[in-house]
Amino acid sequence: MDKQKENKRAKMESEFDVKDIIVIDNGADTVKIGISGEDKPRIIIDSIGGEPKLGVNDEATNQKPQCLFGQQLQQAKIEKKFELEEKFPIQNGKIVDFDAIRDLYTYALEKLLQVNEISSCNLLIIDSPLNPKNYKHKLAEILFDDMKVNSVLFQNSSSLSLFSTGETTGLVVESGHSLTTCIPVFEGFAIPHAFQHSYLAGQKMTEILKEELKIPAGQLDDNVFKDIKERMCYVARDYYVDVNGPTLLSLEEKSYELPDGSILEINNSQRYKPTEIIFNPSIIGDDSMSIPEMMIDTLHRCDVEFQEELYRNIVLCGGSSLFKGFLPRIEKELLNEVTNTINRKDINFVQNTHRRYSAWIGGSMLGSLSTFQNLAITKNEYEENPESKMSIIHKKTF
Ligand SMILES: Nc1ncnc2c1ncn2[C@@H]1O[C@H](COP(=O)(O)OP(=O)(O)OP(=O)(O)O)[C@@H](O)[C@H]1O
Repeated sequence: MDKQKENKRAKMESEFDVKDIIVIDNGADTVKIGISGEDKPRIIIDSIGGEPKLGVNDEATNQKPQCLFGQQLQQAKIEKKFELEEKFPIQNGKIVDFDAIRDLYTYALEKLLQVNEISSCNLLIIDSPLNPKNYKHKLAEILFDDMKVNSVLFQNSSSLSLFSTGETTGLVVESGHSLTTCIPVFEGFAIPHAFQHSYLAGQKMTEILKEELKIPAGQLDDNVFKDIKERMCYVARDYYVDVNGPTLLSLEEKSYELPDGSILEINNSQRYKPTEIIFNPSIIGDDSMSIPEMMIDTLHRCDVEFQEELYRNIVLCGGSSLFKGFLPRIEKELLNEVTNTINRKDINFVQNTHRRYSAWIGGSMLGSLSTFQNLAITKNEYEENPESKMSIIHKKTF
């Protein structure tokens, strides 16, 4: 499948230069990894891992088994030598299992990127702007104390997604797998007091589609539901009209071929309800803000002068922004809400074709600038004074 192709490509292109910066974008669905200066990640690896369950003998030696990812995990599933426990090390924008992440990074760097020495690696780590600085301390321990990398720069995905468009000020609306965020960025810095977020995104949409399809549990792999969602679901322009009206799609457009060759015909509710949850969370009894509400709330928390600049550059990104109809719906709802002080002609949306990987691409651009050296925390700085490890992370994290 796609991932196998990516891994093959990574192997073919593995002339790795120690001066290169390795850009890693941590996501709940996939971790994207590649080399700065390149236009897309070389490796896109599922964030789901599998940890071999300990046998009695292993427990006696007290050795924690390595968590497997990517092809290693696929291979272990085929060989069935041991039972595997599924691991979800990244949830809601946060790493929740640092041991598993160390295993994922080590596997990706050594086996997929084929770096000679992890100790010579310079990393740019991208994560959610919602994560506090303290959280990075734990990640730094894994990177410097366990993996002994050479230098690390932490950056948030919103600033980098914006940077990927060539701008440094704008409103970044990012809808990925586990999180939808709305974050104003001013001259490269995310403005924390104005953030808004919800946990309604791609993962929840897949769950809703599953419920709507009413296919008996265990009959289809989760990846098939995800694929049906990505190909068949659209964002409605007007939910109740589109769900109740006649479908204008051809039979071919309504049909999805299941792995066993049978054809699934998608009805209007199955097509529009999963994505509707981010525009109207109350349809599933959720009291989160909708995307347009988050945008308005975020804008209102910013100074009026700054609001105008943000309206001029609204960047839509993340995997769940790829649904057909996403931009027209946001545009329609936002225009209904804006106050008279804002000239509608001054509202501008940016929706690049690369938007699934915008944060990684922004990281790739930043990593190829000479400023990386000044911004990154080096191993020496980190190790210089054990008491000041926390302060160097605070000083050099944005
Ligand atoms: N073409 C597509 N159409 C609609 N949804 C898509 C498409 N491609 C990917 N997705 C969905 O986007 C989500 C993954 O997006 P993304 O890679 O931005 O998330 P992530 O960074 O891994 O997770 P998070 O943002 O929660 O940290 C998944 O739910 C996936 O099903």
